[in-house]
Amino acid sequence: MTLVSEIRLRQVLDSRGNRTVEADVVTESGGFGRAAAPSGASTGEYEAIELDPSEAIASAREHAVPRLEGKVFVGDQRDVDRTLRAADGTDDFSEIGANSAVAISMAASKAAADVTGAPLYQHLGGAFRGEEFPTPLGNVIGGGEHAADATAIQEFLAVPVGAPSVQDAVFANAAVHQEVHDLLAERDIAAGKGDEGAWAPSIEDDEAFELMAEATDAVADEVGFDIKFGLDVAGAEMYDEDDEEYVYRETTRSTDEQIEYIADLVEEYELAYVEDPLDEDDYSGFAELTEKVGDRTLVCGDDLFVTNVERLATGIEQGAGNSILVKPNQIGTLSDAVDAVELAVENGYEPVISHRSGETEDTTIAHLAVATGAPYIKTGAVGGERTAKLNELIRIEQNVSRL
Ligand SMILES: C=C(OP(=O)(O)O)C(=O)O
Ligand SMILES: [Mg+2]
Repeated sequence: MTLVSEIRLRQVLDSRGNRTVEADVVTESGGFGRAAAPSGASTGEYEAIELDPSEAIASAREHAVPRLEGKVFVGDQRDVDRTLRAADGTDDFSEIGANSAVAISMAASKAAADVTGAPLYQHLGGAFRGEEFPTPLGNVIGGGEHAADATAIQEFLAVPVGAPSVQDAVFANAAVHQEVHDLLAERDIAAGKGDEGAWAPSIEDDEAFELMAEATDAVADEVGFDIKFGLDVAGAEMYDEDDEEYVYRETTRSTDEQIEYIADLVEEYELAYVEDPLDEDDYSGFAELTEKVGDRTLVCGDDLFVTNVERLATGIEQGAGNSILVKPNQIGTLSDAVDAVELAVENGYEPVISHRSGETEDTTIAHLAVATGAPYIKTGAVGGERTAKLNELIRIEQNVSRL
């Protein structure tokens, strides 16, 4: 057992060019781990609190670092994370910031893996982990809060359900991204990229559905396995609470109409995945939609559950959704994120480990997905901060399979 000997915190840049918190954890035996906090744009109302990075660092230095250095064993992740919570003293990390907390939590896990010489997924998941790999959900067209004047639905995601390996799946998603580019060019539609590297054309969602269907079919024919697609509607971002309606580019929908609309889309396009189809407070709307289409598709709660076991427990009770998005920075520590995965799995909910729209080159979530045996990971399709995770998954797969 080796103690945390030093924690260094600094500000670095994320993929949007915003400052974020990076942590180095050093151990008495010379182990080293480094991790950086990601950051959301379409953040849920019930997420743990991200502070301005300089405030988060100052507060963590004052409250958390003295409780960890020389006092906590780095390999005891639960104790590291409990200590972060105790140092913070609030329910939502509003004292030291979820950005400081998650950076330290993840960096400690890497330092512990370094000490043992085990890969991070094995340190987190146990010696017998590493047999199962997640299917990557690849964001190829998007808008919402991630790009101005693009689709109303935030993300159109390729889902390579038939891929024989992670590597094939990652390459397939990149090929769908490229195919969408070619289809847009054929139609003379200009498109820049959104925050996660997805194409962000100024088109109606209807057209994006057509493009996704065509692109996934074309690439599926090429690669010889099934590729479906799915959505992150980010319903909370389009819900107008005063008028109680969902606001699209050209139209609005009541909650009943929204449920009907999404259910019809699941039928028409055989969607494999629908995230946040409804507002973050609408457990009953989620339950109604899950009742309708939950046997055919994943109905995933992101802003609804915010990686929080209490909110997930409420959802389980009501039959809201059948899947949960797991973002460590939404809740603040790796222990909390793993608790959410475990509660989900015990209750038949499929966990999807996820990046944020603001990311760094950190690869912790790739290891977390393998460590927990999560069936899915959402971490983009292209772009350096996205491929950092995707390429890490390919490396893990190669290591494990001795390819
Ligand atoms: C990754 C997402 O975006 P953000 O990080 O902006 O919340 C999401 O909504 O699932
Ligand atoms: Mg989401």
